Amino acid sequence: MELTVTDLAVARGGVPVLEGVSFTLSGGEALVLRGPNGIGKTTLLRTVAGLQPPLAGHVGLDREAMAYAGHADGIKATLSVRENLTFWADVFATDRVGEALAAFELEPLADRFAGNLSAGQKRRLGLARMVVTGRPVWVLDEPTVSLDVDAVAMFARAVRAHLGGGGMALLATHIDLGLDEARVLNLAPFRARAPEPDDFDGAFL
Ligand SMILES: Nc1ncnc2c1ncn2[C@@H]1O[C@H](COP(=O)(O)OP(=O)(O)OP(=O)(O)O)[C@@H](O)[C@H]1O
Repeated sequence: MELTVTDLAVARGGVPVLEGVSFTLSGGEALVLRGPNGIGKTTLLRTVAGLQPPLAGHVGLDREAMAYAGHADGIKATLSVRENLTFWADVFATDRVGEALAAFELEPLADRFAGNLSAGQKRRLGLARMVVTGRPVWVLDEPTVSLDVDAVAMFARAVRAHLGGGGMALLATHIDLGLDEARVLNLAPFRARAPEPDDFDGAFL
């Protein structure tokens, strides 16, 4: 399996932010998107994950192959940690709850209400959902926010295990994850140019 992104242009709030983005990701590979705040990393990830349409270009893999984790953890506060993961296992028809609990060291917290977890623990639960989905492409937006050093290492191990099983990971992060094998794509050259006004003089009248 391969994720091929071709000449993608993406917009936020109707405004083009990136254009001409192309890359290929094969099984076992990770790609880290880099660029300053506001360049369009989130917009690009959402488009690749199929959550919004591209302005132009093509994402050559069905959205059913993608598991997306954005800024919100997507956690149900009144369910326990285990119940949250079981809910997602039912949605994705997998049996990976035990594996997900282990990967993010959530067993001691399994019976706690998710709403009572700390911010970093909630983030671990949100990321554990990726394991539960069983989907090959993990699309991760700033996955390490709120994580301490040990949890960042835990996350890197989970990504590596996913890659080891033939999965792929596309992530935006400002920190060094210690994933030395990951390729890096700097988005600065793909910043969308402001459109030329049709009537330059008229714009000042
Ligand atoms: N609802 C909106 N309407 C118009 N513009 C928006 C909207 N939401 C975001 N933007 C703008 O779109 C651009 C791209 O935002 P995006 O969140 O994709 O950037 P980012 O690279 O992920 O940023 P960060 O590193 O801060 O998370 C930014 O300039 C942002 O201000």
